[in-house]
Amino acid sequence: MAQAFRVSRQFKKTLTLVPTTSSSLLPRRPQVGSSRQMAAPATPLPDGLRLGFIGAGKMAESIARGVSESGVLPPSSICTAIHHSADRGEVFRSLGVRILEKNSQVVDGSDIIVLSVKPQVAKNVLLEMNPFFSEGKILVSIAAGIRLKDLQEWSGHSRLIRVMPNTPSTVRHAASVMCLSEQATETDGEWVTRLFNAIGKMWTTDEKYFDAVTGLSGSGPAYVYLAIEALADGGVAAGLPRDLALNLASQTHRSLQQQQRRHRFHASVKPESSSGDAVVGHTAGRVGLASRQWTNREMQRTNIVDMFPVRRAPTFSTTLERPAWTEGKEQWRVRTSKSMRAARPTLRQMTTLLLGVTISGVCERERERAEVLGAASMVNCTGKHPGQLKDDVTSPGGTTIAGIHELEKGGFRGILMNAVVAAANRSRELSM
Ligand SMILES: NC(=O)C1=CN([C@@H]2O[C@H](COP(=O)(O)OP(=O)(O)OC[C@H]3O[C@@H](n4cnc5c(N)ncnc54)[C@H](OP(=O)(O)O)[C@@H]3O)[C@@H](O)[C@H]2O)C=CC1
Ligand SMILES: O=C(O)[C@@H]1CCC=N1
Repeated sequence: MAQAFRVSRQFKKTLTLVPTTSSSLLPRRPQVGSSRQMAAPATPLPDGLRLGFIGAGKMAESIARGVSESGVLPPSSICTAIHHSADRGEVFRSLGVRILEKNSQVVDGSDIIVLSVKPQVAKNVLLEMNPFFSEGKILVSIAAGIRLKDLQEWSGHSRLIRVMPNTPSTVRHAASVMCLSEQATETDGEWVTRLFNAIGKMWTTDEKYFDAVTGLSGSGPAYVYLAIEALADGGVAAGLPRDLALNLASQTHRSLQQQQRRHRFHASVKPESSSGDAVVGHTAGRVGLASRQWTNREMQRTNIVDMFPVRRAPTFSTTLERPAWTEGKEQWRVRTSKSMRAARPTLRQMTTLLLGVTISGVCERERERAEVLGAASMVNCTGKHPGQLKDDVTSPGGTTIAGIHELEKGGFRGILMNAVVAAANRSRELSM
C-alpha cells in the first residue's frame, strides 16, 4: 500500500522521516528470538532521503544498483567515496551515483549510511568517522561478524542496524536479514527494509542469530556455485560437453544468458534536439512490453512527458554509455519537460530503470520456471561462471572461505561428481 510521508528537519543537517499513516501499519520491532520476513514491496523512499556507502565494493554496487533500478531512490540521492581503485569510481558513476572525495563527506551528506568495507578495516574507518555522525543519521553495517556493541563503540553512534545481505542482490534475489539496535526506531527499520527489499527479501531477527545467518545465507551462495560447478564436472566426467553440462547444472539456457548480457549493456540515450526531445534506443519484443508498462507507471516521477516507439533501427549506434548496437533495435522517442542538457541525467536513470525492470522480469520468469535459489538465478542471469561468482562471495580471511575449506576437506565436489557419474552408469545399465 502506498504511504504518504512528511519530512521534518528535527535534527541539524539531517532529515527525520515520519510516516503519516498509523504506526500500526509499520513493522513491529522483533521479539527476542523471533524471525519474520518483511514482505513489503519495493516502495520508493521519500524525496530528499540521501543514501551513502562507505566502501565502494561489490556489495555496495549491487545494493546501489538495485535501489536505483527499482526506483526506491534516484541514483542522484546516492553517494560514495572511492578508496584506491579508480575502476570502482567508473562503476558507480555509470550508475549515476555521486562520487565524493572523502568518507567524511559521505557521512555528512547522507541520512542512511551503509558501512560496506571489509570487517577487518571497519574499526579504523568508524573511529575516523566518529565525529561526523549526528543524531538523525542511521548507520547500517553489512560487515560480517561485527556486532552492534562494537559498531556503537567505534562510531560513537547508537542509531544502528545490522544487515546481512548476499550477492544474489545483483539480480534482486538477495536474502537479507536485519537486526536493530535499541535506539533504532521502527521507522528506521522500515526505511532500511525498503532499501533491501529493492534487492530481494528481508527478514528481521535477533542479533544472536547473526553468525548463523552469515554462515547460511551470507556465505551460502558460494556453496551453491561450488555445487553447480561440481555437478557440471560430473556431467563432463560422464561424457557431456562442458557448456551443456554447465547449463544443465544451473538449469539455464544459453540464449537467455546472451539475451541478459545484451540487455544489460546496450542501453543508450541520444539527444535529438535541444528543444527537449531525445531518443532512447531499446531492444524489441518483450523488452519493449516491459518498458511500456514501466513508462505508464513512472513517467510522472521523472521529467518525461511522452515516450513511444518510432521505428526499427538496425544500425543505431550513437550511445552515451557504450558504442554500437549490433542488431535491430526498437527506437523510442522521448519528450522531456526540461532542456536536453538538464534532462540527460533523468534519461540515463530512466534507461537504467527500463533495463532493471526487464532484467528482473525475465529472471523472475526463469526463477518461477526452474524454482531455483537466488544463487542459481545469478548463474542464469549474469552469465558469469560459477567459479567467478563463488570468488565474489569469498572474502579473504572471511566466513565463506572457512565454509568452503570444510566442504573441500569432506570431498564435497568429488562426492557430487561421483553422484552424477553413478547415476549415468545406472541409466546405462537400465538400457541393457
Ligand atoms: N561479498 C559477499 O558475499 C558479502 C559481503 N558482506 C560484507 O560486505 C562488506 C563488503 O564486502 P565486499 O563488497 O564483498 O568487499 P569488497 O572488497 O568488494 O569491497 C570493500 C570496499 O571497501 C573499500 N575500502 C577499503 N578500505 C576503505 C576505507 N578505509 N575507506 C573507504 N573504502 C574502503 C575497498 O576499496 P579498495 O579495494 O580500493 O581498497 C573496496 O572497494 C564486508 O564487510 C563483507 O563482510 C556481507 C554479505 C555478503
Ligand atoms: O566471506 C565473507 O566473509 C563474506 C561475508 C558473507 C559472505 N561473504
